[in-house]
Amino acid sequence: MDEDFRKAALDYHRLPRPGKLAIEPTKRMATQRDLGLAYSPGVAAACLEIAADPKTAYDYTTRGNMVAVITNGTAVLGLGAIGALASKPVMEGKAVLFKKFANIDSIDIEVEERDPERFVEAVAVLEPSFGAINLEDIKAPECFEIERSLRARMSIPVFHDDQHGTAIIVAAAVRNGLLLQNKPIEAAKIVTSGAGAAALACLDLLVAMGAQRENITVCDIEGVVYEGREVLMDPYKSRYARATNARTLADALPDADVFLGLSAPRVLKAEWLPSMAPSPLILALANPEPEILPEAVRAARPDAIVATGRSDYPNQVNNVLCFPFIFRGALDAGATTINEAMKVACVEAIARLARAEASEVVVAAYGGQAPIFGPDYIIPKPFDPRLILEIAPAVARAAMESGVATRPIADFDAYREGLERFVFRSGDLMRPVFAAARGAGRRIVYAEGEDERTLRAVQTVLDEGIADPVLIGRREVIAEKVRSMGLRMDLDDSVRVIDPAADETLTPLLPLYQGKVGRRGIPPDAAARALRTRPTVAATMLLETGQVDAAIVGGLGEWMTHWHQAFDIVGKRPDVGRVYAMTGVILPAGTLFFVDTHLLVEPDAEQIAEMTLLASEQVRAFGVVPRVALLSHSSFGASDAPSARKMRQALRLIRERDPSLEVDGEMHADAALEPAIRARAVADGRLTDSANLLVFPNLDAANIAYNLLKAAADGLQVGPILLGMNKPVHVMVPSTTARGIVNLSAIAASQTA
Ligand SMILES: NC(=O)C1=CN([C@@H]2O[C@H](COP(=O)(O)OP(=O)(O)OC[C@H]3O[C@@H](n4cnc5c(N)ncnc54)[C@H](OP(=O)(O)O)[C@@H]3O)[C@@H](O)[C@H]2O)C=CC1
Ligand SMILES: CC(=O)C(=O)O
Ligand SMILES: [Mg+2]
Repeated sequence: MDEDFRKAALDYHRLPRPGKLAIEPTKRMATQRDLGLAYSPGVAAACLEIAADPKTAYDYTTRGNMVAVITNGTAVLGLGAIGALASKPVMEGKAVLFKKFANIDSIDIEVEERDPERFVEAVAVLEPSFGAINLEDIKAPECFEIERSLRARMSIPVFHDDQHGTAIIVAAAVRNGLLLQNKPIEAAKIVTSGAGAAALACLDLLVAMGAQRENITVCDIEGVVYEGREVLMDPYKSRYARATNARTLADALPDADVFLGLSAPRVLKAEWLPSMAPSPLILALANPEPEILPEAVRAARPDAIVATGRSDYPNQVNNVLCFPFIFRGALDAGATTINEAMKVACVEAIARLARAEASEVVVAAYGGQAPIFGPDYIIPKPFDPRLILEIAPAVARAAMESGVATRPIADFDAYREGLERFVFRSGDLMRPVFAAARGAGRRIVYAEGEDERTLRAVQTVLDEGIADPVLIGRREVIAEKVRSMGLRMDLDDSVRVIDPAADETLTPLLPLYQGKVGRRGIPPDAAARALRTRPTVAATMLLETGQVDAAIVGGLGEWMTHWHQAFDIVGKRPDVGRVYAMTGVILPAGTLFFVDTHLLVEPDAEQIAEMTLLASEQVRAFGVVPRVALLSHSSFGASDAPSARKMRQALRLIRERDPSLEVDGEMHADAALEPAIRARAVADGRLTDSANLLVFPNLDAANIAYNLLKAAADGLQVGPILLGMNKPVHVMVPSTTARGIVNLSAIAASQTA
């Protein structure tokens, strides 16, 4: 980990408030009556129901969706026994992953107790609070007995993630890796580094899949685990002790098809790799530093498939691909345990996903590039939206078929739809856009380079590799702010600064700019002044002349003024009639897009159709399937007012031009968002769910609606995103935050990709 990344990680954990988790109420608590319902006396009603029938705890409390992440801090990642307190960031992190990837509420519990029996006592008594227990980072061999005792005592799932989560994802990776290398698992020679919780559980599952014990050699800190060894042995390791003369990892590696590292950093040396079998599979999974780095493997063995546990290399084999989703399925089916059938279902689902053809939405989630099954893609990435959609139902079904489900799922189509709603509504809207922007090396100019929001955003843009930033502003002012704000950007290296008053880069741009605005009432001397004093003009001219790939302008002063300055320079796309603005609002229940929020006061039907098609294109770029509602005061032909007729005419045009687009109208806003209300208004509605792209009859309606919703419902604004500009330039509104600027940067960078 380099120093910059280490500092960024510490800031991430510390700011703006310490830690990564908070607890939020799910019920209103605004009035005296609410207080009475939630607390005394109302709460007693719920208590008495549960006392009479314990199963109703799933109806009246959070228990059914609540998982405890519990550790004693004895094997924290590959950092060793750093203790319960020091493990807390990892456990909070696991809880966040439960929430973000599977909408499971989770709390971390660090228990300062290394004695296995006392630890078991401490955990077992927590059963009433939780729907399931995720044991984490507890070292071998104690972890085996701890898990066994807890599973015997508790009637909710108890799952040691480092054993089974890891085993499941390793099994999927080995299955796909060997398939690519054309080797049957029965013949594969497997060598491990590590004989702990993760390694032994992986081997057990690989053996269940067909691997032969006589083909497996296990190594630990002492070297090969051989028959008769007495040092550092335990009954769990002994199961894999072999009659062999090999004593070190280097001795064990010749002719190995698979290296499975679940041990410690840098223990696999590149010079040993030539002895391995042709096309080896190298899983170097120690965290945070693997047993060997992929670049070293590639240099020594170009025919190898390599995976690590990290997110910064291809093939991240990490239990995050498993635990959120296997628990989702287990909780939803009310499973009393997570059994072998559920684990196998999980392996199959993960392995299948990497081999399946990617849909348009998945391609967007992978940054616009279809993931293709091959050496650099043997398993899906953690952000793949299909993980929850495939794994959770497969696990729930396996729980039902193996007889451990207490709340069987009656309608799997409805269940899947619910999961889809979670993925596509709460799934971080910007994720695919970031993926498309990342690493593409686009240059983005920021007109307001001295603005603190811009500087904060640019730091993130650099950290995330979204773009190479160019800042318009005075170098000494920017340098001082970078210093006083504690930012880490290097103005001599990673960021280019252009001082508009002095930088010679702008001089040759003047004649072109004068030519563009000379007949729009701006005389030559005013144009010369504007280029040097109006950062939006300077930034957009850099874009127009190809010195940067995108521009972010505005944010201070009138939005319209900045827009005009930018539009006068780059103009509109030749294939569109107008430029429009779409604004997204991220709300707790999902994201809504509004168009046209900023530009066209009274669009006609033709323009409504054009803005709808352009906006749908942009919504797809977010990895979201657009469902468009044309909004009106009129409901499906009820009014003959000109604005209602206009929306009906627009609907006809849109359907002619893109018959595949889900679009309907004209309709009321509540019908757009509520399928039940829509069903009462029209029998043959065409939208399959709530609309997510709302098209308004005029600017007032669109602008008022998005601002109102943003303010009243605490929405997070994305945009305005300009649609139809000839080059990627975006104009910030004054309320744009640093995060908003980062988002616009990713949108602009991905539009140039
Ligand atoms: N990518 C992923 O999803 C996951 C990765 N891991 C990683 O696997 C590693 C082990 O975790 P876990 O099994 O939970 O921990 P354990 O403490 O249970 O096991 C650690 C094992 O590694 C062995 N080991 C330690 N140092 C060395 C060394 N220098 N050379 C060879 N073997 C060594 C230990 O040997 P001994 O038995 O002699 O003490 C032990 O067998 C960690 O780095 C962890 O981050 C774990 C889970 C998931
Ligand atoms: C990923 C994980 O659980 C570990 O490294 O311990
Ligand atoms: Mg772990």
